[in-house]
Amino acid sequence: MTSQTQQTPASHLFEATGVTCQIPSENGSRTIFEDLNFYVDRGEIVDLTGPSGSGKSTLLTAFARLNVRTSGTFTVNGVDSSTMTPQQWREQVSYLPQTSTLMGSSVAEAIRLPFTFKVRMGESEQSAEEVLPDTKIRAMLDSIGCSDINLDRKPRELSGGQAARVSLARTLLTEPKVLLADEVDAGLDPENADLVGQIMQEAAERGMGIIRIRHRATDHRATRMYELAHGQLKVISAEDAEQGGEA
Ligand SMILES: Nc1ncnc2c1ncn2[C@@H]1O[C@H](COP(=O)(O)OP(=O)(O)OP(=O)(O)O)[C@@H](O)[C@H]1O
Repeated sequence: MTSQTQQTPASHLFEATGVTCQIPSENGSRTIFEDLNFYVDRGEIVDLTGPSGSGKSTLLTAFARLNVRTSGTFTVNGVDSSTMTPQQWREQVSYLPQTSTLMGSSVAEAIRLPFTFKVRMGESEQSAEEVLPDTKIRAMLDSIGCSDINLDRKPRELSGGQAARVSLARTLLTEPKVLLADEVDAGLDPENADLVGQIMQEAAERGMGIIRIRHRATDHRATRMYELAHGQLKVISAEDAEQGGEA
């Protein structure tokens, strides 16, 4: 008997095979990349760099099943994405853009929003406040070095660094298995960029697999690094990344 949750032994935490992106163009269609393969294991941070326009964000949104121009086979713990709804998939493979919109009248409300949606969809009999009380949000923020962020603050009044950390905290509280972080430290000062890096490192130490698009100089947190250029993924060393990074 087969089941949808049957796992392949020794599968990677996340695996993408044959990932292709075709964009409509004047001459028919343009291939951004074709037949790319990628994986991340539990506890890994894998960095993706490459020239502007090479397709890094497109690749990450393909992994999250957010990009209709892309195709490929995607698995989490050996379970194929085709056995899940896009929503179920994204609960496991979560895409975090550079700047997320924090909606709500307070930081607490903004962080609780994914849970509020779940309650509205009838996925929980408890209220969002019961599922994720203020005390849990406070503990999470404190544990990731965000004790400076008051739960009553209006999200629009947060600094860029604080907003980036709150967005990251919101995603971490949903406990995805894989985090796809798209330049979340871009535009932050070195101190805030380092805090964001530390938060992700701790999440990886708890078992999350993380793929980061980064333009900054390497922070030596990645277990592997790749460059995407001319439609090809190439493994690069920390030294290569240092030479190509913007500091
Ligand atoms: N929906 C779309 N329609 C048309 N072209 C698109 C679409 N999405 C991406 N592209 C094109 O695909 C290419 C890759 O874009 P993408 O944003 O993935 O690059 P990137 O490597 O993330 O760039 P950057 O580092 O500047 O963020 C670009 O040429 C872009 O213009």
